[in-house]
Amino acid sequence: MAAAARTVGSGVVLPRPVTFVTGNAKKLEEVRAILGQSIPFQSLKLDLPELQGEPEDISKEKARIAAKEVNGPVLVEDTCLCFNALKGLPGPYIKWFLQKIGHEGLNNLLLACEDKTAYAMCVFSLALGPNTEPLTFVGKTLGRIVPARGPNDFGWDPIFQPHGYDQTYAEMPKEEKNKISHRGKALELVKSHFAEARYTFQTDTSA
Ligand SMILES: O=P(O)(O)OP(=O)(O)OP(=O)(O)OC[C@H]1O[C@@H](n2cnc3c(O)ncnc32)[C@H](O)[C@@H]1O
Ligand SMILES: [Mg+2]
Repeated sequence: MAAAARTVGSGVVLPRPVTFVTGNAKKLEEVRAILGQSIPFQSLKLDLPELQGEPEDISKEKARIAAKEVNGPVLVEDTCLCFNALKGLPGPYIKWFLQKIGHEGLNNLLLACEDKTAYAMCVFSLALGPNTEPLTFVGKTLGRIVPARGPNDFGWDPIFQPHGYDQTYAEMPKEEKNKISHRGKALELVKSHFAEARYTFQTDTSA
């Protein structure tokens, strides 16, 4: 099957629906809930490399790697949790910080700092095929780091309290989180892009 996107008339024809590639079941759950039927996509569970660098570059490189693996159009995302007092760190390295020092350790990083503010950021990258430059879509939600509250079923949700709310992400109903979250905001941009681009999907597999 053709792996590359083709331009036909004013539209782009994709060889198949976009594959959302992630090793994280919770991310997939949220992406499913937020996108609903708005964008046709399939998913693939794959642990892509944890890269270093600026969030947009990391996300784009993830998309390039995923598009080669899938040999077709892919959507990936990379999530950061950035502490303002630490000039944006842990940022893209939050996964390792969380794994090694946990919620309490993350709070302790800010013990000596008056400024407990932070932002959650999601950078989605869409690559229409291998060797295609990915497009990025960024969503940010501002908040602050608090001692853990609420169910501990998704990453750092219990220690992030968005501005204007008295609940942490973990304490909020899922629909509420998805409405205001970094992921929800980034996916609104992805949806608008799909609405404007009007991709169509190749149905003739012999082409
Ligand atoms: O395969 P990928 O998509 O990379 O999934 P991952 O779990 O490795 O995710 P990241 O590399 O983006 O690392 C982000 C870390 O932040 C966590 N995380 C991501 N989104 C979150 C959210 O909305 N709320 C809480 N924790 C989140 C996630 O579990 C990781 O520990
Ligand atoms: Mg990862």
